[in-house]
Amino acid sequence: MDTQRLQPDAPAAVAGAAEPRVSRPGRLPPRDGGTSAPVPAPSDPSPAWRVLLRYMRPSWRWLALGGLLNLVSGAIGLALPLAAKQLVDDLGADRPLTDVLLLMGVLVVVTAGIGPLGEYVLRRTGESIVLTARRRLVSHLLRLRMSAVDQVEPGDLMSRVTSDTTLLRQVTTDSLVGTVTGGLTILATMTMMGVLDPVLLAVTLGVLLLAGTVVRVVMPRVSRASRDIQKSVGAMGAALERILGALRTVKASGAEHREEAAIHGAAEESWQASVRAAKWLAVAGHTAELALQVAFFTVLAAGGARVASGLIDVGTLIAFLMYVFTLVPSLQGLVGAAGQYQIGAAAVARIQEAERLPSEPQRPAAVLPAPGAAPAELRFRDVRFRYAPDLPPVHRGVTFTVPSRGMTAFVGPSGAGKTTLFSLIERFYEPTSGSVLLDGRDLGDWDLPELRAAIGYVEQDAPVLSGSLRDNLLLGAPGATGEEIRRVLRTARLDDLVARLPKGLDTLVGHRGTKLSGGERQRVAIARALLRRPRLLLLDEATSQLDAVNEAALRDTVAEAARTTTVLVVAHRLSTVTLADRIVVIEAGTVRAVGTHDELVVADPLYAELAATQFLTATG
Ligand SMILES: Nc1ncnc2c1ncn2[C@@H]1O[C@H](COP(=O)(O)OP(=O)(O)OP(=O)(O)O)[C@@H](O)[C@H]1O
Repeated sequence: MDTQRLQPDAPAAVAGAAEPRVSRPGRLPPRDGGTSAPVPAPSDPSPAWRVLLRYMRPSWRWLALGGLLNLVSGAIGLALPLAAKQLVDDLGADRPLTDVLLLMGVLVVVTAGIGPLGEYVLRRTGESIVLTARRRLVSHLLRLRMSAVDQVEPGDLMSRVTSDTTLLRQVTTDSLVGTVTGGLTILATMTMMGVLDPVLLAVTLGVLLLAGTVVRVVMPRVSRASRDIQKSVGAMGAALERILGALRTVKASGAEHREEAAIHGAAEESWQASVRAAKWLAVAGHTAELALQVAFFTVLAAGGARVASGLIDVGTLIAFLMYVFTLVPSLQGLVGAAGQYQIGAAAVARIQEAERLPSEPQRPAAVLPAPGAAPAELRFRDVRFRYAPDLPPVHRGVTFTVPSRGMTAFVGPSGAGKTTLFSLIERFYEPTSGSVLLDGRDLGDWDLPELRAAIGYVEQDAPVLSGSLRDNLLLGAPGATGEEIRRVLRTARLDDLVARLPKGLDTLVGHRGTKLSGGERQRVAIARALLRRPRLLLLDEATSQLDAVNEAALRDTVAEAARTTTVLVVAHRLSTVTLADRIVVIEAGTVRAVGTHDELVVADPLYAELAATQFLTATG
């Protein structure tokens, strides 16, 4: 599966440094492997350096300090050859050496102190930049609109938060700072070399230009290989996430071998690309080394000739050779920095892409309704909705009213749009037209946290998060008291389970609650929703996995809750809805009929048929 389709205008990434990991802009892959609409490419992405500067802003003092220390260390590096020249000159002239030796000693000691300090400061700053980027991205991802979540692979988003942000460290510290300080060092070194002997400078530059040509040919190949690595690593991550998320099904389907082959394939692609990158990186690294040696010997030969003919003295030649050893690594560093910048720019583009996914506004959390808050009243007015412009409509003009208090059940064939009604009430999606009103106020006019604080929602598959039972219960009501927790545990028939467990509420439930039974998961989800004291309680197939005893008990609980709050239930098992105050029959995105069970059994053939297949008859 190609999880990383490149945009046509994606910048070519150049990997120049030791770590050939290239991340690049690509459309966030659709979840279903290709049929969903791709996330629109950013129309006006900021240049990477501008985004990087934004990330750097909070740490600019540290960055400046690190850069300064680097510069000082570079300047000392430049002074050393001059001191060496002085030493040679003094030796020749039979002058005392104490001063120059002392100066050299001080310079060496200061460099030894400043070098590591500068590096530490820059690395620390780099880590702070990664932290800033991660915090921003995580805050954004947690608030993504569900329509955006539908379009992306969670594995891909995870790699943007973890691996792409990591690349920012190198790009800011090594690349941007390295370019500035390295550029200045090179300029100063060349100036000193030019001052010492312009002819030898010309010889050195001639050799380096030749080496530069080789590097220019090699770099794009490294870049291509690095892109392939990132792509295959991405594919591997997506495949792994797919399998680990449904390992029981994979095992039960006997699909381990097939799935294993897919991941092995991606791993092998990554290996092949890494080997290619290693080959070209080796060539590039050795070209630089060769350039240094050739430059050294050429300068030595040409310089020796110039010394012999009396054009320069030996001290100048030694100083010049020392500058050659400073210049070549600085140039190498600059090439590496350019490569790093390309890698980082691609990572920034991927991060920006994720940051541009539509999100809900960041608002402060709302307080939960006070005990005894009035139950909500709900109205759907000619609501039409489709998940995406290219998908068929789910709702084709849904109108109904739910008075405050009491239980309303939604029934209808699978796929009729019942769950989607709840998604609209939670404002996970916005209606395409028409309006949903809570307490007479359009949902769009509600403050989103306030709206959600008023609602308790038990999803269809009753998700339980890893962590403890207590974590799960307090997810929606962090301030709940011990007494409140005990009460909902009793109500949701969980008190026996908690009493049986050695660690009680602190028992860990495993990834997605796999250590609980399906029915227990549902009861945890119900308890969690009840703990919020909702003014509107949405239960989507919330009792489908319960045994008859627990179901009957929870039916009583729901009926009890309906006396003080507005309860909406979706259920296939009609036994859970026969007691509803009203039943809304949904078919193909429209309301077909509304009434009590007894009324509908007589008046609505579809309901009568549903009831008949569940062996239900009129209760009256
Ligand atoms: N996130 C989504 N993106 C695109 N289409 C979706 C999405 N969720 C649901 N659908 C489609 O919308 C339609 C209504 O789905 P919905 O889950 O609301 O039906 P339902 O009546 O609750 O069904 P069931 O009783 O089987 O749970 C279905 O055709 C479904 O395939």
